[in-house]
Amino acid sequence: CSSKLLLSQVHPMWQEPLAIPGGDRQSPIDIVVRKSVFDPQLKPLKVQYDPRTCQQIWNNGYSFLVEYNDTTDKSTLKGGPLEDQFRLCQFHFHWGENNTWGSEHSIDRHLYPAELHLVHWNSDKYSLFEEAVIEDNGLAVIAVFLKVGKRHEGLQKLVDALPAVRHKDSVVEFTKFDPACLLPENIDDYWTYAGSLTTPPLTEAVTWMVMKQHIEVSHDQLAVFRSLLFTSAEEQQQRSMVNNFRVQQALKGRTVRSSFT
Ligand SMILES: NS(=O)(=O)c1ccco1
Ligand SMILES: [Zn+2]
Repeated sequence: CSSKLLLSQVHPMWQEPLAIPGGDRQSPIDIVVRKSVFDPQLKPLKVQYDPRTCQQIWNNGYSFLVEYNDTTDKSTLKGGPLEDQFRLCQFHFHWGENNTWGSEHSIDRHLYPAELHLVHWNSDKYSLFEEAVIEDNGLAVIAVFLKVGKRHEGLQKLVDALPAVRHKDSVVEFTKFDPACLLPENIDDYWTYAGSLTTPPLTEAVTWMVMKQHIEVSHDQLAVFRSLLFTSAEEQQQRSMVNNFRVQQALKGRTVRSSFT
């Protein structure tokens, strides 16, 4: 997908850009469970991913993106809070330097060591990711928390490819990967709220769906994430790619809905 155009225009997110004009739906946030509102009208999520649309892994200088061919409706998301059909563009992770923190969202202030984001754009209304990224119902991101525990067999194929994209701007071909293997068994229980991208341009275009159930990965698998670098091969100073999460943002009166009681 063409998220590269978007991401290559941005500054490292830790230098938070100047105030976002009228930013009243920014992400990430802390989800206060007792303040979330059960919405019985929320439907189950319908995920249909085709592993054949998987194309490459790209180190964009602050995460690694697994990019999918989004020129047809082969890998799609609908249902849940979504009115339209959304196309999978890429997935990536955010993680910490240790297992104490790393996720962007938190549940009652509980942080996880990492968080997976599956990024989709509204293909009923727009024809390109870049168009959808500036519209208020343009994007849908599924967030899944990672916990350190048993090895994730499906993730290992991805982990084994990471040394090939150690440096910023490196790309490696990566095919036939089914991102559904990274979803928890239960995707019917989630929180959803109106938010933004957590990396610049921070556009307020995202319907977030944060899964209640986490997945488990091993300590060694997470250590390979931390072996990646923010810096390109040319740069003198190598910096480990860790703590690539944004600071949490004010809720500004938003309601977080839950699909479960
Ligand atoms: N981290 S995220 O999923 O909000 C994202 C996708 C593209 C840019 O930022
Ligand atoms: Zn993300």
